[in-house]
Amino acid sequence: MRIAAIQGEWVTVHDGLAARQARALPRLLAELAGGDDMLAVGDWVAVDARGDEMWIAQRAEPLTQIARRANDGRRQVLASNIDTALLVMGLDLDFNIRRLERYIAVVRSADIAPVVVLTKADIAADVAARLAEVHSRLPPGIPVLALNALIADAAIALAPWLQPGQTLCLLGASGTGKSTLTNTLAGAGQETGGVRSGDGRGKHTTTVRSLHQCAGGACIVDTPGLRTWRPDADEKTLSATFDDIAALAEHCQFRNCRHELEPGCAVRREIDPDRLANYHKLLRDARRGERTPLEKIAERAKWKVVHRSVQRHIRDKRSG
Ligand SMILES: Nc1nc2c(ncn2[C@@H]2O[C@H](COP(=O)(O)OP(=O)(O)OP(=O)(O)O)[C@@H](O)[C@H]2O)c(=O)[nH]1
Ligand SMILES: [Zn+2]
Repeated sequence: MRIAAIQGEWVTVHDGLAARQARALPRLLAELAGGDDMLAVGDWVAVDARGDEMWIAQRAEPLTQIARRANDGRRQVLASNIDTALLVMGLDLDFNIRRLERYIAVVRSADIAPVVVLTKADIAADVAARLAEVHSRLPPGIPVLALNALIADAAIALAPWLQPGQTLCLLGASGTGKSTLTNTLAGAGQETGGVRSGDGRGKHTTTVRSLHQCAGGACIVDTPGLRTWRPDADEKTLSATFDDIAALAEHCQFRNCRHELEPGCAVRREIDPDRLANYHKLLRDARRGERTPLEKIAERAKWKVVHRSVQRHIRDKRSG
């Protein structure tokens, strides 16, 4: 079954025909937590029926995961098994190309294909100019579409990414049109009233669903609005997603050029300064997040030992 929603300990699992409420076996949860991992919407799981209770016993290793580092350093998985991320940005006040670049880097470092979707094309005055701006700033090869999320034509424009078996997620700031687009793509009728399902105690409950099925066989995952998003990727992976910068770096005078103040820097000469500043900011964020909770615990333990040995040393000195 596939995980369609998670609310506290209750997991909505779907077998393609119907949704059921299940819980995960504590053993599985502990095993995942031990690997800094967790269940997420989009995961494929094996579910055991025990009487009228459903228990998630196993999870198939996800092909991709969208994850972030929470402020306490914990890794938080937002969605699993995503093929394409639609990066949704409104052609109105929300238009922010730096945010778009950061989303692209994060998505690509998770091996997910980004597609830029500029909504509100019907009410924006300067669509062609905005498209040109995005194209000139981003490396070639990333699809960029401008559309009206309210009408069915949006599904036609996005058809190449909506093939059967494909899973998409929508990322973007609040108010950009993610829900509108989800409704247009997944069909409004389907979502009314939510999912009725047994919750294992004989009652019927209505649950919120995060995984939506499109008529053509694709699935769309709602991801919560992400304002601040510390990427869960190391510096090397992230910097590789700026492939235009990586290619130019070959021509820098110094092999280990950081493209900051070095003379003979090919990157500073060619790349939009704002794009370069954004690149540096992303790498700084990644560096900050690189220590895992286990490393932090190990570090604390190390300092405890150091502290004790210093105290012992002081004591020995005094008594000696
Ligand atoms: N004219 C026009 N309006 C749009 C378009 N896309 C979204 N809207 C409107 O913009 C508003 C915000 O859209 P939502 O779909 O709720 O935005 P969201 O990204 O889901 O926002 P959150 O749920 O807060 O994350 C709604 O009033 C939509 O009707 C579009 O392409 N054209
Ligand atoms: Zn350089």
